[in-house]
Amino acid sequence: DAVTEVAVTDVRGDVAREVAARHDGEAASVSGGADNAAAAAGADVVLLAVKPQYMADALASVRDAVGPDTLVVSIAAGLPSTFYERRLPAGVPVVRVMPNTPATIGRGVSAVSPGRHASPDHVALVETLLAGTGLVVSVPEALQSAVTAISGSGPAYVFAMVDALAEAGTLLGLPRALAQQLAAHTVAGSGVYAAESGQHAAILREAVSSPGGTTLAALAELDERAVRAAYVAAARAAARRADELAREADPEGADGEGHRE
Ligand SMILES: NC(=O)C1=CN([C@@H]2O[C@H](COP(=O)(O)OP(=O)(O)OC[C@H]3O[C@@H](n4cnc5c(N)ncnc54)[C@H](O)[C@@H]3O)[C@@H](O)[C@H]2O)C=CC1
Ligand SMILES: O=C(O)[C@@H]1CCC=N1
Repeated sequence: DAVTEVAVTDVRGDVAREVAARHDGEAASVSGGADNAAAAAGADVVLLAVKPQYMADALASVRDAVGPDTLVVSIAAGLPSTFYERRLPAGVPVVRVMPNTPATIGRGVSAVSPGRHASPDHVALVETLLAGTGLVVSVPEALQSAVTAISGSGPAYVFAMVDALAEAGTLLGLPRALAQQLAAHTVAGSGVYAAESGQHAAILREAVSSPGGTTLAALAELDERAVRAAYVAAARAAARRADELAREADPEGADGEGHRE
């Protein structure tokens, strides 16, 4: 069934009203305000998008407005589905999602994991709701911290790369705007090529690398600076941080969900 009504809330009611005004009438009627309980009462789906540190407060505010017929979806990093299940009435289905910001232009990646009361139909409903945001994959919940480290936080690594390449181009004498355009479009085109060609990234890299040419000269510098190892370390740090967020939000919980090495 199509979504006909969306209620957006934020403790800063003006922020929610501004978001609602921007989207009202696009595909559904959208209202904004600060009253979480009023928005959740009677809703089929409650989507939680506050930081992990504030999730216990947000759950307390909707607890009396939801029941086993309400599907609760959260995009918070780190927090296991048991965190929600223990704070909501018995039997409330919970689905975790890790999206990323290219969803804004329909090119995101979202990974979906059901909690213990969520059925395949609940997962299918979430997949339908997310379909317009890009690729949607299903993963066991234990992989969510790893997913967060790659696709959740990943856009920031890529934006940092675009920024660095644009700065390098400017240093080499390109006009700044042209350097930014070349960097962003190179990353965008290469990303789509890697995603859609069906070829391993190592093969695509090799095809750019003429023997004795410019690319191998550049890649040797990246290897010299251990850039590949730095990406591995960065992803590990993000996954560890996701697990830490869960512990910080719930010091007594010790649910044992999430990433393991
Ligand atoms: N930013 C990103 O790329 C991604 C973020 N996430 C997750 O999304 C969540 C939000 O992240 P951001 O948008 O970066 O944070 P943010 O701080 O920009 O937005 C969170 C909003 O929640 C509001 N808020 C706080 N407590 C509230 C409450 N009790 N009731 C109603 N509203 C409340 C705040 O006023 C704020 O506007 C986090 O859990 C994060 O882990 C997940 C994937 C990607
Ligand atoms: O930085 C964060 O904690 C959130 C989760 C994934 C992307 N942003």
